[in-house]
Amino acid sequence: MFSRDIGIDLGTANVLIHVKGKGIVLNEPAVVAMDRVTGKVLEVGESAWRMVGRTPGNIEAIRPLKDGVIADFDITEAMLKHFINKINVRGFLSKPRMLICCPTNITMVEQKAIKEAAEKSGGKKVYLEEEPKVAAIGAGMEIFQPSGNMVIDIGGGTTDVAVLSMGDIVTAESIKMAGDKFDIEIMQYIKKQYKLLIGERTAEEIKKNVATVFKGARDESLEIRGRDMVSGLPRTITVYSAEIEEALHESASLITQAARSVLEKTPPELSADIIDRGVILTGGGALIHGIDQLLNEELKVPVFIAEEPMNCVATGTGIMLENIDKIERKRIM
Ligand SMILES: Nc1ncnc2c1ncn2[C@@H]1O[C@H](COP(=O)(O)OP(=O)(O)OP(=O)(O)O)[C@@H](O)[C@H]1O
Repeated sequence: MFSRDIGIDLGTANVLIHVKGKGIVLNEPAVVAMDRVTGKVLEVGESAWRMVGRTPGNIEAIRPLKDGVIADFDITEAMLKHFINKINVRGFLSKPRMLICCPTNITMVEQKAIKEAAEKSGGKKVYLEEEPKVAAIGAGMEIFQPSGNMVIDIGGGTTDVAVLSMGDIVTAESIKMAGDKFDIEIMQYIKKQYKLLIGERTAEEIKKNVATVFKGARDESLEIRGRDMVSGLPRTITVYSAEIEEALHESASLITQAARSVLEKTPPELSADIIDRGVILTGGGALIHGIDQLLNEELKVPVFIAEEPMNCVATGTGIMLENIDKIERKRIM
C-alpha cells in the first residue's frame, strides 16, 4: 500500500487537507485545547473550537498559528500530527509528500519552522508554496499564460495580494489584516459603545450576519448577549449593519490600500490585462459583505468573489499535486 500525496492549507483560522485523487478530506478550525497544568493536548480542531471562550481555568483553547505564521511550534506540530493521523494516508511503505501553503512574506526561519513541523508530522518530502499563487490556481485563474492576473486572498490572519503572470508572482504584498481583525474591531466597538463584553464567537456571528464594509449596502440587525462591564451581569443588545460598517471602516481600508499599492507597482501591460479580467477574491475573509463593492469602487477594476472562496487554496494544492513530479524534477535540476 502506497501513501498518497497531500496538500495542506495551513491557515490561521482553518486547516484544509486535500488528498491527491480524493479531494478535500478535512476542513477544521486551527484550534487546540490544552491542559494548562500538564501541557497535555485535550482536543484538536472542531471539538477544540467549541471550547473557545468556554473553558474552565485549567483548560486553554489555543490557536497555534497567528497572522498566518507559526506562533507555537510544538502545538502546531501536535495539531498537524492529529489531522494527518485522522485522514489516515500514511501507507505501510512510504510517507506522503506534502505541499503546504504559506503567506508570501514569511522569513526563512518561519519557513523552516513550517517544514520541520510537517516533517515531524510524517511528511516524506515537504514543499512550500506561496498562498496567493495556489489560491489563484484553485480559483481557476490561468496564471501560466503571459498575462496579468490579480488575486486578493483574505484569510483569517493575513491578506495576500498578488499579480501573477507565467506561473509566478510579479508583484505582491501581504498584510497582517484579515477576517480575524474584523472580529477584534467588532469586540472593541461593542465594548466602547455599549460597555458590553462579548466573545470572539459572538463577534464572528455579527461579522457574518450583520456586518458590511460598503456603506449602505446592508440593513440587518441581530440581538446579541454579553457581560455588562458595569453591573457584571448578562445583558442583551441589538446591533445594526450601519454601526458595524463604521467600526470596520479603517480595517477594510487597509485591504484596499494594499491592493492599490500592488497595482501601482504592476507593469502597465499587466495592469491592462487586469482591467479586462478583473480581480479575484479568495479566502474566508472574501465573504465579508460588501468587500467586492468596496474594492471595485476603490480600484476601478471589476472584482469577483471566487466560487467557494474558503476552499481555493486547498483546491489549488490538489491541482499542483497533479504536477508534483514535474516540480520535483525541476528542483533537482
Ligand atoms: N460568511 C462570512 N463572512 C465574513 N467572514 C467570514 C465568513 N465565513 C468565514 N469568514 C472568515 O474567514 C476567515 C477564515 O478564512 P480562511 O479559512 O480562508 O483563513 P485561513 O486560511 O485560515 O487564514 P490565513 O490565510 O490568514 O492563514 C475567518 O476570519 C472567518 O471569520
